[in-house]
Amino acid sequence: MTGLLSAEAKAATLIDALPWLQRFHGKVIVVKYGGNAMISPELQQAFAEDIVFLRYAGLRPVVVHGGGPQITEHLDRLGIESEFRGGLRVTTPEAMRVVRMVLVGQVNGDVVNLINDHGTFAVGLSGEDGGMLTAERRPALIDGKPVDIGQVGDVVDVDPSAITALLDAGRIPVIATVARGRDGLSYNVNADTAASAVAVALGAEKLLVLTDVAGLYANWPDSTDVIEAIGTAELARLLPSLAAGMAPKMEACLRAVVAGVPAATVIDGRQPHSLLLEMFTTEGIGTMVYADEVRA
Ligand SMILES: Nc1ncnc2c1ncn2[C@@H]1O[C@H](COP(=O)(O)OP(=O)(O)O)[C@@H](O)[C@H]1O
Ligand SMILES: CC(=O)N[C@@H](CCC(=O)OP(=O)(O)O)C(=O)O
Repeated sequence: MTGLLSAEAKAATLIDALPWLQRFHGKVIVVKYGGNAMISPELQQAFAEDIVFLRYAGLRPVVVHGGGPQITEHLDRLGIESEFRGGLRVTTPEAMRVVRMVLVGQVNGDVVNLINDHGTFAVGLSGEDGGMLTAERRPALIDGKPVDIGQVGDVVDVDPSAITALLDAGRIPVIATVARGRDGLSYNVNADTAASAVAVALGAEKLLVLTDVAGLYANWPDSTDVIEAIGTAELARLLPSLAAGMAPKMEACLRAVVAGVPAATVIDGRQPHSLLLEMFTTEGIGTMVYADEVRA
């Protein structure tokens, strides 16, 4: 379509980005790349282009990736059934080995290569590297009651020094969300939860969550009404009623904003270049979570 734009319209599109380029220059942007957003080679290319674009535009992008569908596919092949409770995978010690193999051994390398095809900035890390992510066993909340779901962790500490060293060296850190517990076990951390903790620890300017829906639907499963923006108080009220998938995602956005990240936005990874549109256009897309006092 760009080919159809006049020279004037092309210049206007570029110049519209100027205030955003000024505002975000040198700022850390944490991008959560969900397994469900990695759906086609074209979309994967567009994602990698956007990330490298951010880097060349003077921002400091950090990628935290998921890989839920890829883990499920691998477990299926091994004849291990996947069960989710409250949006979190029930993780036996056997499943944990597969989670680590797929997230660290497969998806992380794939995302690194994807980005490096456009500029060799990406360096892969696991949350276990350099003591980056420390986790504690996290039960799922089912009807308000805690239920043990195995080696699933919540992040209780982030040591961002490995990430900042890479950023200072001009690199793009790409993080797989396996964490280490103080009990010496490895933990499976939901990637939204991990991205949120990383964004807080880095003092990020924005948390962007790429998924496979247009944002938070007001009347799920009806998909006509996407909530454009929601304050922390309203989101906290809504959270217990949210369905699996969206529950950990919106909880992660809420936590990030409450802890001082100025905005967290869930965007549609099925739309090519949704990342650039969200970052550099006035309209924005998806669902943005903001701090009530900021909006006021
Ligand atoms: N209110 C809602 N609005 C949008 N999607 C919802 C909602 N409630 C549940 N969902 C589900 O959450 C899914 C996104 O979560 P998930 O599958 O974990 O994605 P990802 O792999 O990107 O983390 C959507 O595809 C949708 O099926
Ligand atoms: C505890 C838990 O559920 N962990 C997730 C980790 C991967 C993930 O979050 O991937 P997406 O972002 O693609 O959903 C899982 O095992 O599927």
